[in-house]
Amino acid sequence: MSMPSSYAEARAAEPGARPTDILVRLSQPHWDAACGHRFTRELGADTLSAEVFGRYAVQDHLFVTDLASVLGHLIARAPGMTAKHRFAAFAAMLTSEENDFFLRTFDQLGIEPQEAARMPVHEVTRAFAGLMLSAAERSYAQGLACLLCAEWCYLTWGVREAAEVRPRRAWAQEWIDLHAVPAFRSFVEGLREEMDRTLDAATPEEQEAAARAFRRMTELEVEFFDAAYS
Ligand SMILES: Cc1ncc(CO)c(N)n1
Repeated sequence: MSMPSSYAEARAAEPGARPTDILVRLSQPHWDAACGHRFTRELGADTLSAEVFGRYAVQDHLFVTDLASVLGHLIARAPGMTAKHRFAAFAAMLTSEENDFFLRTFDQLGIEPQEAARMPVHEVTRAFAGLMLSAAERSYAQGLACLLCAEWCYLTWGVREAAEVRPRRAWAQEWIDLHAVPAFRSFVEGLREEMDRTLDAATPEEQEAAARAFRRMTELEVEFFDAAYS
């Protein structure tokens, strides 16, 4: 079968698949390139350069700050309490536990917080913010597609690397664990169920727009990892 080019075409070719599986299908080969990026494998094998992780962490702290804003939009747009609570609980975790991880890691890597704050925002980080925030401003389905892509991708490599020998360096261990713990798995499964329902109820135009946002996110995930090496 040739690569389907639209959500409608891919859905018709595989009527039994979950709508969210269709989003992944339409995002290849970028999805596999993101989830299997050398950054994730080196992190798990404990061979990642601390310098690379430091550059990544400074930009990712900015990414996560923007992601917290995206969650604000999604909380406002979510149709009911179950979904609002899912986003609110995740936003609480990002702005506390996960934020503490970044501050601890900057300290371990000898990066001064003021130094991190002065680092220029990388163009990929800026592209992520532009995509996610404008998607969430346009519609619930498009904003949710961006969040799902980011979190599902990190869950995929996190679970894979967590099944291997634990790295010795604290930041490597903790960054994997954050993306493999049971609470994160059920969060992502909840997002998938919400996205499946949302896609099924959406207009064809909205389905295509959500699929494009998801695919663009996978490209940026690859570029974001790449950027840490240069
Ligand atoms: C770039 C990027 N994508 C996804 C996640 C998961 O939240 C992250 N921390 N950073």
